[in-house]
Amino acid sequence: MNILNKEQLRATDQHTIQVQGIRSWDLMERAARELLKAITREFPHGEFSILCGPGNNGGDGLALGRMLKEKGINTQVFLLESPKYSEDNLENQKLLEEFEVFNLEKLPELWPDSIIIDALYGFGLRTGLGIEWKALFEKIEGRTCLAIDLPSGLLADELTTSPYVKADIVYTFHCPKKAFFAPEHGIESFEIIDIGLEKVGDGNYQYLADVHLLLNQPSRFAHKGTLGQALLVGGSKGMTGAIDLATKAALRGGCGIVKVYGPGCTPDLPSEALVQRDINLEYIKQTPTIDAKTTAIGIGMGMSHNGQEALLEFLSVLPPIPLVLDADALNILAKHPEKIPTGAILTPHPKELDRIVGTSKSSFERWEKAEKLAKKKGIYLIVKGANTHIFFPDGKILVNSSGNYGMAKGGSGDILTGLLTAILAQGYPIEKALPLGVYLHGLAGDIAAETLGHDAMNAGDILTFLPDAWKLLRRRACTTSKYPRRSTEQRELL
Ligand SMILES: NC(=O)C1=CN([C@@H]2O[C@H](COP(=O)(O)OP(=O)(O)OC[C@H]3O[C@@H](n4cnc5c(N)ncnc54)[C@H](OP(=O)(O)O)[C@@H]3O)[C@@H](O)[C@H]2O)[C@H](O)CC1
Ligand SMILES: [K+]
Repeated sequence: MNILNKEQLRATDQHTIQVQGIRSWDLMERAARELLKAITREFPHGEFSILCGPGNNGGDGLALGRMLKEKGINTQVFLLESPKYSEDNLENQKLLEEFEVFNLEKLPELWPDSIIIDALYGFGLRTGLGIEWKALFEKIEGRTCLAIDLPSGLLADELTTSPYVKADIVYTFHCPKKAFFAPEHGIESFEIIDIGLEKVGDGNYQYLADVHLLLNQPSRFAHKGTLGQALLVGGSKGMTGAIDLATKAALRGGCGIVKVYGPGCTPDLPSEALVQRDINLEYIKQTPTIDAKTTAIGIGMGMSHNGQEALLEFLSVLPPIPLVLDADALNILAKHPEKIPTGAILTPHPKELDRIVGTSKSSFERWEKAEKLAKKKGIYLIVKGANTHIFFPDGKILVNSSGNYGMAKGGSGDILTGLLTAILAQGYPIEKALPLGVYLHGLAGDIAAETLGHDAMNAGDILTFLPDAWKLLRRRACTTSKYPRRSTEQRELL
């Protein structure tokens, strides 16, 4: 799903109007109908106070107000006094029998228990709102508030430090807006409302959807030799848990063989993994041998800085196979950025990224720097967090749509590294392997949160639910495939 900026949204709007032979008013009507469905589904017993602005966002609010009233739902509608209203806004004013006009000196008299619907401004704001808006926004703060398209005052594509509405849910049209992914803005929940806009090509900036379409279907005749060999390198004295988690994740990642290279103190790992230990007890000192069958390598989980020389030596002799670099490998490379191999996949969290590119004042600045680094070095960057971002060397950016805050626990990242390495080892092209691995990891976390709760779940639970995540994705692929390849036995099990 393309993530569009406001200019692209306007263009999509116009294109849809032209191609579908409709008026912009029809689109607004469609938007309001879909909002009505979503809001009454979520709040079947609510009464509503709608605040409408002068543009089309306000027009959406007016149309929604009319539809709520037609359904017999208690609704009050307030319209901001303005010298200029948009055409569709005016048309909707005429269709609504009753509404009150307000201004920032004479604030609306809201019912005490109603749900606020914020339809003041959408993506049409030119600049942030002034402090004169604070009194109104404070008046609705603490009440249940639903924003239409964007919380009013929030700029769609940039950092907003001026006042904006704090909404509980944002019902956003067509696609999420860039501003929703910046932790600074605190957008806790958004729902995408499909209003049937026409797609205008594939953009460079996308929200992950339909990930099951990326799945390969291994042959019925596959064997461990054809499913790929992953090699994981990491661990040091006192930090052996990370390689353990990465190994277990790789073993649930679908590849034929998982090999591990660690220091002498590497603990016992699951017996399915082939473990090789360095002659040095505490950290990796030697360069692991890579046999020709190795198809992807993951490095860094729990490595200590003592392993610096071995890492740099290792990187200089690596064959051209997919390489995932995480954790300490990233910290070591932050001091030697010239040694970052072209084509490598780096999986930093924001702090690790900052060590490579310098600190940033905002998420927007950090995203820009990540984009530049990926292009300049010809590498792939997976910047972990809520809505993990994947930056490609050609400028493409993918934003993950799965995952939750329950996953924000130590060890989560090690699992991602193991999983990605295993997926890459199977021969998935990097362009598919990265979104697939990142999405599956988040999906397993979502199932863990659903089953165990966000608070109690830990990183190991992501592993526990990885099989369910794979099955869910395979099932989605089966239902969309014309000829699902399943035996009678498999079909019975589904
Ligand atoms: N394609 C879609 O997704 C659809 C979206 N719809 C809805 O339309 C809005 C966008 O509508 P638009 O009219 O373009 O913009 P807004 O309603 O957000 O705001 C426009 C008004 O705001 C005034 N404005 C601009 N900047 C400021 C400011 N800094 N302070 C105060 N007022 C400001 C602006 O005035 P101008 O002088 O610039 O004209 C307008 O009065 C979108 O978000 C959706 O909700 C459609 O309904 C369906 C299709
Ligand atoms: K709004």
